[in-house]
Amino acid sequence: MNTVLSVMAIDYPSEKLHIYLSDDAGADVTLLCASKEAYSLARYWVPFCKRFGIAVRCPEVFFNDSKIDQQDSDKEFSQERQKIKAEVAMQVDLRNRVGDRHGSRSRHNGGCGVEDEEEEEKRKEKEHDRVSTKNNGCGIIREEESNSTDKEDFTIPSLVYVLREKRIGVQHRFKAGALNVLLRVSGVITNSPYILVLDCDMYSNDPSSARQAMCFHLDSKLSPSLAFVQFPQEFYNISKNDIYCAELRQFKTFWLGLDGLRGPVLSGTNYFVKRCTLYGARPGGMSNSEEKEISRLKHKFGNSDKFCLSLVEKSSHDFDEKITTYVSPQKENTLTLASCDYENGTQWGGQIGYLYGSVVEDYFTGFHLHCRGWVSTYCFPSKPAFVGNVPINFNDTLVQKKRWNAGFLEVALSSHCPLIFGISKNFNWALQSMCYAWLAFWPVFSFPLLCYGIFPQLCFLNGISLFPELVGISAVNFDLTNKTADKTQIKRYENGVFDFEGCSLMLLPATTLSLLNLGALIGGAWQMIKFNAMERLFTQFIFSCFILTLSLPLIEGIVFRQDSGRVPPRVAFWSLVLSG
Ligand SMILES: O=c1ccn([C@@H]2O[C@H](COP(=O)(O)OP(=O)(O)O[C@H]3O[C@H](CO)[C@@H](O)[C@H](O)[C@H]3O)[C@@H](O)[C@H]2O)c(=O)[nH]1
Ligand SMILES: [Mn+2]
Repeated sequence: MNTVLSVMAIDYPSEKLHIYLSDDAGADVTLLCASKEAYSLARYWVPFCKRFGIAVRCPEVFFNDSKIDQQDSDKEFSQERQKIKAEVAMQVDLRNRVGDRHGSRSRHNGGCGVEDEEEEEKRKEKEHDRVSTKNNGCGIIREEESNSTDKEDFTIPSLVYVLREKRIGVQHRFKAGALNVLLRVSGVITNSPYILVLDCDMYSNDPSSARQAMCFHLDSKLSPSLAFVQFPQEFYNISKNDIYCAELRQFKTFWLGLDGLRGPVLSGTNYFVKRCTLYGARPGGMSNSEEKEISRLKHKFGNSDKFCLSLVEKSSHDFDEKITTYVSPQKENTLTLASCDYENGTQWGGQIGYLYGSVVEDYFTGFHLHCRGWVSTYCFPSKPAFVGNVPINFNDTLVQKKRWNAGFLEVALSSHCPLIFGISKNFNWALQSMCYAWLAFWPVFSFPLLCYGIFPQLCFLNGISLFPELVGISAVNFDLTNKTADKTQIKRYENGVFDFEGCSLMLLPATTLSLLNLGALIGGAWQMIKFNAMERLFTQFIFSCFILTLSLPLIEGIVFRQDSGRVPPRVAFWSLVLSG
């Protein structure tokens, strides 16, 4: 809700702004109803923000800001504020009730026995394969008639709820699949030339972001070759100690460097992309497709007349005109466009739209855009344009990092490896390929790190002197990261206490290495004293102590803790066996 409301309230002409909300095989109760509720709230929220020039247009953030509470000077303002606050409270209450019903099954009740985990796995599988049989397609929620009772006439943008079909046994291609459905459905309804992609765990923090992005997109020099404007990912819930290293620091370093070459990597969310670039267009044009013949287009883009027409028609800004044209066939049409079978035999995911070759669809698709000659640009304003939340327990962190690494490897080991694909003689181009390759091969760094985590310890334990020494412990599906957190979880995170609840065997390498190090440290130190080998082994002793400090939270989680956030006993057992 916060995501939707915050973008509905951005500063952009509302007749040119259309919000599409994607729901993977969702349940009508949770999402269509929720979006209707969100829309009715937007009727108050959007005019309120615009009238009073509210700086942060995410309701939750606005109402939790205690500073605003104190400066209630304007009577009209505070009255309006109270009115909306009550509405929001009602919504939150509703959401919690729906959330409780869904969430109560998904939480562990303390211990993490094998049975619990199996159940959880089964539940996840089920959830993953949630089937939508009939209701795919979309629902458009918009102002029936512009009932402008307001003097200032703050119309609200339309909200389109898109439900894509999922069927057991049919590949749904995760986020890339969802985005492709959105591209098609929005293509036949509004067909706007620029698209902002925003994850459901992000919200718009600066209402001027669209205008900022459009400064680049409309720049006559840059525009013909510009595919997308990327904003960084910034987060509101990072704790002081950031124990899971969740702040994506590369947005402050690497991305800035890339901006000096041919632009940053497409980063999944917070970017404004030119629609035609995703349809396989090459730099220079603005039309959606150079091909004009519908039959040929159908071969590439699938069997929808309406959609293929949207490729040759000039992009329209006029929503109302479109909606009257498409109002009756639209339902049927979007139903096909959002169905599982639509992409069969087409080029979606291969040459067109978001590409399916990797679970880091953003990186992979962006790479292809750059290879096709497009550039991107980075926009890093001091006021964060979009803010989101990070995983706040160990398991979610591992799940996310595993997915990214698996996705990068998928690209590195494919024929699209950046070291061979799209290489050019242009110097900047070659440098950028190297950057893409650096990311693609990032997972490989874990091997030397594993060696550093094992061999010095074993040598120390056996009294073998080793030099030079270095330090380090490292820690394919699109497994979603958790979007809800319970109070204990939040408390642990804020206090800097690691939360291992729900961790699978994925934690084994880290726990095993910590135990190995601990064992080696005790054994090695005993030998050092016994054989008086202080001088020879002292550096290794220090090294081992250093590793112990790094792995203290893990050791604590295995040995000392009894709460539900400790390392699951099953993982602890196996790491003990393995390190032994
Ligand atoms: O089958 C799927 C899977 C994911 N999503 C959406 O994808 C987004 C990102 O998912 P999330 O669980 O939040 O994953 P993160 O690890 O936080 O995502 C990061 O990594 C992804 C690539 O792996 C990028 O696409 C994201 O933008 C980036 O924030 C969310 O809005 C999801 O609703 C779908 O719509 N359908
Ligand atoms: Mn996320």
